[in-house]
Formats: sequence, C-alpha cells, structure tokens
Amino acid sequence: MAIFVEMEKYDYEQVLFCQDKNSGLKAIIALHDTTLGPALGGTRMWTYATEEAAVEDALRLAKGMTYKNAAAGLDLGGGKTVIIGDPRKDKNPELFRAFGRYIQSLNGRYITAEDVGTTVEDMDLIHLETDYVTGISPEFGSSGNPSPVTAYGVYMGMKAAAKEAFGSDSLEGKTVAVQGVGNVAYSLCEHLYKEGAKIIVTDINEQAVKRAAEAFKATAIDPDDIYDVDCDIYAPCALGATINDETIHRIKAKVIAGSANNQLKLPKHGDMLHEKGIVYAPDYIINAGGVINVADELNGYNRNRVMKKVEIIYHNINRIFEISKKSDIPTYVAADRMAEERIASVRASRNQFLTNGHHALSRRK
Ligand SMILES: NC(=O)c1ccc[n+]([C@@H]2O[C@H](COP(=O)([O-])OP(=O)(O)OC[C@H]3O[C@@H](n4cnc5c(N)ncnc54)[C@H](O)[C@@H]3O)[C@@H](O)[C@H]2O)c1
Ligand SMILES: CC(C)C[C@H](N)C(=O)O
Repeated sequence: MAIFVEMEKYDYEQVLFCQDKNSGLKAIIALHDTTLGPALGGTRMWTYATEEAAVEDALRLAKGMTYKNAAAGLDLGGGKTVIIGDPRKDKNPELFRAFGRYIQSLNGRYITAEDVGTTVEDMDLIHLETDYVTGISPEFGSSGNPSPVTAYGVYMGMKAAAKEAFGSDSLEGKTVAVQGVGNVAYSLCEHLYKEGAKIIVTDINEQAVKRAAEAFKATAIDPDDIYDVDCDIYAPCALGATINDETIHRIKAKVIAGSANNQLKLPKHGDMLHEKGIVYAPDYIINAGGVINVADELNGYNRNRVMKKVEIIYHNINRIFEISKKSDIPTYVAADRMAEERIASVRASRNQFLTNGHHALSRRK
C-alpha cells in the first residue's frame, strides 16, 4: 500500500505506528480529521492477516469516527487505533501501558475508548499512563463499558427504520436476524426481547450464540446462513463489509440496522440497497450511542443525561431518510452530506483570524 497516496485520498492528518518490543505492542493510531476537536475513537485488537489489512482497517475506521462524531453533533474529530494481536492470547499489562504512553505523546489530539477486542480493564491499564482515555471503570467517575448505551442507540435507530419501512416503529412480532452477539448485540437483544420481537442469532463463537439463544428464546443459526434467513430486519453487529457482492442479493430483510462499523464493503453496495428499496440505517449514525456516552465523560459523566442524548439517534435516522427521499440519494450519501456540511461550516468559521495562544502574534508584547 502506498500510504501517502491513501492518506491524501481521504485527507488523513496523521498516522502513528507504535511498537514496543518488550510487550509485543504493534499498534497503528490513525487521526483522520480534527477540525471539530480532538479525535475520539476506540481501540480495536484483532488478528489481521497482513499489516496492510491492519492499516486499511485503522484508516477506514478513523474516517468513520470523523463522520460519526460530526453527525452526532459532538465537538470531536475522528481517529481510531488498531492493535495487531489476538485479544484472547496476546494481551498483557505492559502492552496497554506502552500504548497509553503513545497516546500521551499525542498530547490530547487523540482520546481512546473500547472497540472490538478491548475491555474496560484494558482502558484502566491505559489510564495508568494517560488521561486521554474514556470508558474506564466507574470508580474513576467514568462510564465503564459503552456497549449497553450503543445498543440503546441502535434500538432507537432500528425503531425509526421500522417506521420508515413498515409504517410503525413497533418491533413487536418483527423478526430480527442478529449477526454477532457480542457486547453490543447482547444488550440490543434485551431491548428486542422486551418489545416482543422474534430473534434469530448467529456468531462464530458458539458460547455467545448459546447464551443469547437461551436468554432471549432466540433461534440459533450457522454464521453463513444469516444472509439467507427469512426476516424483517437484518442487524449486522459483528465486523464490517458484510454487505458485499456475495451477500447483497441474498438478504431478504426490508431493513438493515445494526451496530457494526463500515457495513458496506464499497459505496456501490449502498447504491444497490437504495435501488432495491431496502431501508438502510447508516452505520455511523445508528451506532453513535457509544461515542455520545464516552464523550459525556469529558464534561463530568451523567448517565441520565446520556440516555436522553442518545435518543437523538431516532431523529437523526429520520432526518437521513428525509434527505434521502428529498434528493433521491442513498441513505449513506445523505449521512455523509449531513456530516460533511457540519465539518465544512466549522472549518469555514475557523478561517477567521484569531489571536489565541497558538498564534505567533499572541507572543508579541
Ligand atoms: N462496543 C461499542 O460500544 C460499539 C460502538 C459502536 C460501534 N461498535 C461496533 O459494533 C460491532 C460489535 O461491537 P462489540 O463491542 O459488540 O464487539 P464484540 O467483539 O463484543 O462482538 C462482536 C461479535 O461478533 C462475532 N463475530 C465476528 N465475526 C463474525 C462473523 N463473521 N459472523 C458472526 N459473528 C461474528 C464475535 O465472535 C463477537 O461475539 C463492531 O463492529 C464495533 O466496531 C461497537
Ligand atoms: C469511543 C468508542 C465507544 C467508539 C466505538 N467503538 C465506536 O466505534 O463508535
């Protein structure tokens, strides 16, 4: 991969490669855009097939965070980290402390939190080296695991999408096929179960499937069958790119609404959903609950305030559908437009001359 070509293509600000021989840390911190504020985005730990795949994931996820934070109305830019390694085997305290020192070296330009493969305990280790970490244990005045709040936002967004597709936002009696029943999806299933939805679950982790099937009277299926199953709503809650050339013609759902980041493999797959009349709730709009939650820590955390704020996802998803219908554009394009307009307006106002502490003129006596 020609890294500067990639960075220039989507205008990335900075990519930091971090290694620590002692602990085995190999991490990539990608900062996409800090126009709105410091870059906030989680840390993913995953076994990548190649280093190139890890860089690609970091870049794609970081850009997604810029758009997610902007569209959610947060004064935060976008960034993300991937740590190369198996979260079940390769973790050690020194690794997260070494990573924490790298975050500290960015002096507040990047703030991290959990993502796939990392936990509150990992964030607590990072916190030993830096304050630029959220989602740490509640005893530090923090919010802990963001997943239940992300799940509540996905649930709200799914209801808005159901209203668009079926004329009512009730999920009672609707069949929801959930792909990946990890942290977010387990909490999502709790909401769905309470509302009387019929749930189908799959996961590559058999224990996770068993736990969800038992708790929510869900039907368990094999991972690849999720695309062929009869359902009203497909909820991708595992990894990205599951809407692709191989799967798109198999999906029978009228609605796609789930927590996974980067659900569309390529933009053309969003165009195809639009042409097929499938109601797609764009990933970074519907899954913004986690980031709304951890961002609240920066002002002194208040759970009740957060749960109210997360309900904005219902309205944001509706707004996306309105823009999409008005301009006859796919919903993912409508979402990008909403985020880009906010960044552009802030960027334009920042062009004014400001005598602040960072300007050369402010040092004149
Ligand atoms: N945790 C959050 O607050 C949050 C916020 C926003 C977005 N997200 C995104 O939501 C998704 C899920 O996050 P999470 O925190 O629940 O992660 P998680 O690791 O707890 O859960 C993911 C689950 O998906 C399963 N999985 C992986 N590949 C699969 C496949 N091919 N088929 C079926 N199952 C598969 C895993 O075994 C795991 O159980 C990720 O894409 C993440 O980036 C999470
Ligand atoms: C800041 C974190 C809660 C980020 C979360 N993993 C996301 O993708 O939105």
